Amino acid sequence: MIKIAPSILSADFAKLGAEIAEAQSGGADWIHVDVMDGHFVPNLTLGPPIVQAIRPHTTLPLDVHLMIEQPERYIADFAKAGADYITVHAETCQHLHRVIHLIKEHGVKAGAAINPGTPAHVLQEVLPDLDLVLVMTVNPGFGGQQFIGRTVQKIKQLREWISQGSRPETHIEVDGGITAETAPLVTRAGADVLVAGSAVFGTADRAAAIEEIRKSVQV
Ligand SMILES: O=C(CO)[C@@H](O)[C@H](O)COP(=O)(O)O
Ligand SMILES: [Fe+2]
Repeated sequence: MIKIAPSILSADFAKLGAEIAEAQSGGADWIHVDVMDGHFVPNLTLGPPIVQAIRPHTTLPLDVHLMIEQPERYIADFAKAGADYITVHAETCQHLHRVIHLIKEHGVKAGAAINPGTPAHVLQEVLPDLDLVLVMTVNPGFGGQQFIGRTVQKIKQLREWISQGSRPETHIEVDGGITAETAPLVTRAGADVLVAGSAVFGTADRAAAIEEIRKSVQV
């Protein structure tokens, strides 16, 4: 089952509750929350108080994507705010295994992300510990960028390792430039969670946008 996770980065921040409710009634499976610190990525977004504020507006899992340096400093706060998944970037963790287990100790599902320029093998040793692998299909920092096609090979490689390992249910999420055109490329390679920001919140009819992506990946 393919899951669609609209990214609120492209939503209207002045009415986030309503935007999220619309995504849920329009058929979204998860809500993706992009956290940026202005250091790891050249943009600033939001923190735990916003996650806490949006929590009552949806029953869907909140999928928190941390694009921040030293993410271990904020795991407890995001867990307390109501995150269901917390994903950290491998590039930001000196002790990736330790941070993954810190997330789990807080009762939250753990994800690890890699940038387009980071090879898949960086995650190989921690795959048995992960609930989710996030393959960035653009360089993190902004919505509305163009999908980088070379990432597809990396998704294939990770899906192969995951399906041969002890935890075949681990999700592969893709993030960046996902549309009805690019979605089939990544699902064929083994991705099962599709983040879509501008493709969903950049259109007036969110339900139609989600349906269009879902249809594009139906075999
Ligand atoms: O993490 C990020 C960007 O760094 C994303 O989650 C974006 O929000 C995706 O936006 P689109 O490429 O789908 O517009
Ligand atoms: Fe994201």
